[in-house]
Amino acid sequence: MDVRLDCISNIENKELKITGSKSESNRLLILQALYPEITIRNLSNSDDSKVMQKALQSTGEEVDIHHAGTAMRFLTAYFACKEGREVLLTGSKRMKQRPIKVLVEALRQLGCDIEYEGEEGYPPLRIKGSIPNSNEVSLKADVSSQYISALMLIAPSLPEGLKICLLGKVTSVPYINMTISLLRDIGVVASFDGNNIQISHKKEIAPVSLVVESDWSSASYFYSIVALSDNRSVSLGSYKDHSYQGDASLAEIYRQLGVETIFSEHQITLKKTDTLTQEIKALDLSNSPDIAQTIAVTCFGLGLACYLTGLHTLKIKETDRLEALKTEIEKLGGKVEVTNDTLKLFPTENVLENITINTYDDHRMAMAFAPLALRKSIQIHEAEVVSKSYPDFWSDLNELGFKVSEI
Ligand SMILES: O=C(O)C1=C[C@@H](OP(=O)(O)O)[C@@H](O)[C@H](O)C1
Ligand SMILES: C=C(OP(=O)(O)O)C(=O)O
Repeated sequence: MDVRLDCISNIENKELKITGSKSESNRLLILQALYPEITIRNLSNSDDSKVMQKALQSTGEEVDIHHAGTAMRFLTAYFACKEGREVLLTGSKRMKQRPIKVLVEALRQLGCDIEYEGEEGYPPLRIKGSIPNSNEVSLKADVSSQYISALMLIAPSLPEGLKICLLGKVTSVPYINMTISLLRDIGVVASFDGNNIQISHKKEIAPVSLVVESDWSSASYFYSIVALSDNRSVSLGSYKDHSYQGDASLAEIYRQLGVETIFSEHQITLKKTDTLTQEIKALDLSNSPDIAQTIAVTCFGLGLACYLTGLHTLKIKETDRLEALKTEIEKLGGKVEVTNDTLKLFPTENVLENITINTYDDHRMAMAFAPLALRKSIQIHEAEVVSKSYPDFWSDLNELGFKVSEI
């Protein structure tokens, strides 16, 4: 499905309810499989959380997690430590290009039995579940934090817990902190002091009901919309001012882009202000990689220069997000330079009209470019990709007054 977004003069002041964080949801689903005493509220309705639920319920030999990175990584550790279970864990074409060697080698250090079914270092994986024979592991921490969270999530179910030694610079740190916080919420003793993580064994937990905060990465598209709008506000629920999600840094980042965040009991209100920076000089996004596309496109729409750093993980996500951003922004008349971990956007006065944005099977490409409809009419190719994290995205845009037409 392709959609056309017609240029609207402004958005309506509305209140939207955003689905639960997919990162928190997918962690809690693994923890719930290990500790059924957990009840989850406001679970994400994303495809990634649905495939996680389905995989955890399946009894078959082949488990297909499609595009879901967290499901691939978390389930590798989960099935590897599930005694007696044998699975072929596979995913989409892109998933078979997303590296998993660091995690597989860490699990092999623990004595797990995992083989590559295709290319060495990549899914699909043939996993024969067993109880690990060691309680210590070390792994590279600069490729993806998901490998680390995967080990942390199964750690309390191991007979002696787990000590994890992180090698090199640790990337996407807030996601590791999120895992620690959720483990503590269910009563597990867990610590993270820079390069060492220690998680104690927990046989059973007391019944606990946890509410997933709404997804901050999804909120980023509304920050962009408000930044590109003319004097409007949007309210989003349900959010807290002490979030487990690193992407809550949006509130601080978008202050420079003319958006103020007002926290009330269960929601945030994003309000347009007139404090707009001249340029984003050097913004390190190694702690919040998922909002890089949104920020780059907002700056493009505002005609600002920006220089984003810490983007080394973007090349191994749903697509090579650095190349995809460069290609699509340049189609719209912008100029972008990328390296392996940076993106430099030059200021552009004019956004070209009626351009079709390719989405490369990446939900965030579709959602990051949509707010540009506040500048010029735009088309989004394969718009259904949004369901990976935010199935209601197009109907929510419609609610705000965007004219969204299927073409
Ligand atoms: O643990 C998580 O829930 C995630 C960690 C991040 O990945 P990396 O650690 O690979 O950067 C992030 O990009 C992804 O969307 C979700
Ligand atoms: C990178 C992402 O997801 P994953 O790695 O879990 O596929 C994302 O949602 O932007």
